[in-house]
Amino acid sequence: MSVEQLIPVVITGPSGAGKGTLIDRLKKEFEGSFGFCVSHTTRKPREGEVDGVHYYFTDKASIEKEIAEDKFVESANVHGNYYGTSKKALQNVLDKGKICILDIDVQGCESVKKAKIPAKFIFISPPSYEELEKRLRGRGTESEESLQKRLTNARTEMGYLDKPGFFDIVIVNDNLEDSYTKLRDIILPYIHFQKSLVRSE
Ligand SMILES: Nc1ncnc2c1ncn2[C@@H]1O[C@H](COP(=O)(O)OP(=O)(O)OP(=O)(O)O)[C@@H](O)[C@H]1O
Repeated sequence: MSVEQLIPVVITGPSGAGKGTLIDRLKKEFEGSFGFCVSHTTRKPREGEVDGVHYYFTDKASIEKEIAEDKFVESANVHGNYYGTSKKALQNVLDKGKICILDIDVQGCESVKKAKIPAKFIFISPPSYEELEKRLRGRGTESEESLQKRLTNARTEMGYLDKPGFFDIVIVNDNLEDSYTKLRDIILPYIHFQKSLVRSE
């Protein structure tokens, strides 16, 4: 596969499917190639999360104003909280000659497609709903209410798998090592392209 421009790699899938886990591994292995596009959110920081690194933590009034001003590539109200990617955050990454990973939900994918931003769309699927629930419970980050919302939303998100051509690739995250190998193989051509940019500077 030949890659000719830096485009965002969009990673989506139900909450608890393992997106964050896989992205963290990519980030560790190819540290210099990625500029992580920092999303905005109105949810409260989890322990260890740093403002401006994991998310820009903001409030409802501020983000609603900026969305209305068309300053976001995508935004969605998920589980009662806003999440969004600002155009500035995306541009910051591209300006640095880095590959940008967008960890967003399926509605976010719709927005990126609507905005006609060229991107690679990767869906991370849990092997089953039972396993998804087990992972979410095992992570221990959600209240029972938030967990139930995530499981309900997972049904809608999995429904997008029926849309022909909506995603470029679907990875069923059963065995983590196998999933990581698949994801890595998909992303390697982008990494080679990114490295060639650095060499030609
Ligand atoms: N292949 C796997 N097998 C078993 N457990 C896994 C696997 N992948 C991820 N997990 C675990 O499942 C839980 C959910 O994973 P993770 O937090 O990466 O999901 P996520 O898709 O990023 O969720 P969110 O969208 O809520 O941030 C974590 O505790 C993680 O360690």
